[in-house]
Amino acid sequence: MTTSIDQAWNLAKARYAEFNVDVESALKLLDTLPVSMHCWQGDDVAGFENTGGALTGGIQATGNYPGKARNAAELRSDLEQALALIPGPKRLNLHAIYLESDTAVERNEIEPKHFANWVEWARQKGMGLDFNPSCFSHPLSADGFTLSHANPEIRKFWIEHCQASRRISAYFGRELGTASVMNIWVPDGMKDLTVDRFAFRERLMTALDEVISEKIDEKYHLDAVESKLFGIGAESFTVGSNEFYLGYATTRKTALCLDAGHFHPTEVISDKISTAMLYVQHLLLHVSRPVRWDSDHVVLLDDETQAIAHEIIRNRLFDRVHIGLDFFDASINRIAAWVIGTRNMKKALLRALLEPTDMLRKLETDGDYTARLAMLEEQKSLPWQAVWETYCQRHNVPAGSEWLQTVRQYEQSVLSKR
Ligand SMILES: C[C@H](O)[C@H](O)[C@@H](O)C(=O)CO
Ligand SMILES: [Mn+2]
Repeated sequence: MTTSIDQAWNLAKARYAEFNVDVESALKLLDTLPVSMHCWQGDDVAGFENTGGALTGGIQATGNYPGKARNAAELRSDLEQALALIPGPKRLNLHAIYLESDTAVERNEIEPKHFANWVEWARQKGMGLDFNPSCFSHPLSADGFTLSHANPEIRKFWIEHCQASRRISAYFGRELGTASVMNIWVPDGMKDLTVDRFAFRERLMTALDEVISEKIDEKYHLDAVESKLFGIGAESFTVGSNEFYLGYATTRKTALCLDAGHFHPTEVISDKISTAMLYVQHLLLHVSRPVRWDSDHVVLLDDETQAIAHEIIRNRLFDRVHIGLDFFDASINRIAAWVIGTRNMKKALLRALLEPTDMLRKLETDGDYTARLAMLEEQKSLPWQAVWETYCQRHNVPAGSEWLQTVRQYEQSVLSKR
């Protein structure tokens, strides 16, 4: 029986063919582009160290929607709900504070065994894992500094934490057969005027050099470094600024992480991709949505998400750009937040894959900027949604907003009882 989705698909296929766009090839490519979902949306970046400490480091999850995951088993169960509602390949991005252990483990003593359950779970799901040292929400980061701390003992603690994290990341890569991207973000910064900025940056550079001194095969592990403009309580000075890390990633040949919320309000990371790719081999994206500040709102299918996707697809950066998400909204159902944000990222990638880029590029080369603008706008209303629905159907996930029913049922039967 031909369904309305099939009918729409056939019409869409023909419509896109008029622009020389092959929808089957687009879907095939989409199936090679994983989006790394961040575990920390599931519990407001609390983690499972059970110290009862607050979230620090200048980041904040606002809201108190009921039902957040309280342990790894609950988080995995919630993730399974979300994963089942998102089509195509996914990865999971873990922070070090999501370890599992019966006894307290200091951050500089974390080991692969503390993440063995995550690895087994990911293996069953056929997913890769990514990783992050957690340099926040800890007594030794309470004064706002970690790898750039003036106290050598505290600096050493965080260096050891990052070194231990790299070994865990490499373990993920070896066990799961796909390199884990390990992102280093430190909150280090000052609330007010800072006199000796050079000293902090020099210490951060030297500490990072120590962190990455052990050679690890890129088959298993990639280092990434993430810059930031400011955080709460670190408004005036951030040690790891954009320039700091662009220089670091370029000279040390690490990946560079660009977070959509880490720049001035009118600055966009989509425009930074083509620059960064000239100087670094790998880029990690933290796709996010800043509302007035680095607020980490759920990703929308908005102009910037679309522009990010266009940059990846137009420039064929498939193996060099690693797409991660970074938002944490505690004011709505957390599983729905994952589903909305991740589906939007994938919709943006699909729309970019359906773009008649060759034709647009030719118009630009010919200097016909009128036609370029006209076509860019017209193609926005081509029937991409019909292609998306078929993609969802092929992956056995809900094509449209029906997914919300599944989330609601789970909320009623599981989340509301927590
Ligand atoms: C929890 C994340 O690692 C964190 O959000 C970091 O990536 C960041 O963006 C800090 O603002
Ligand atoms: Mn980030």
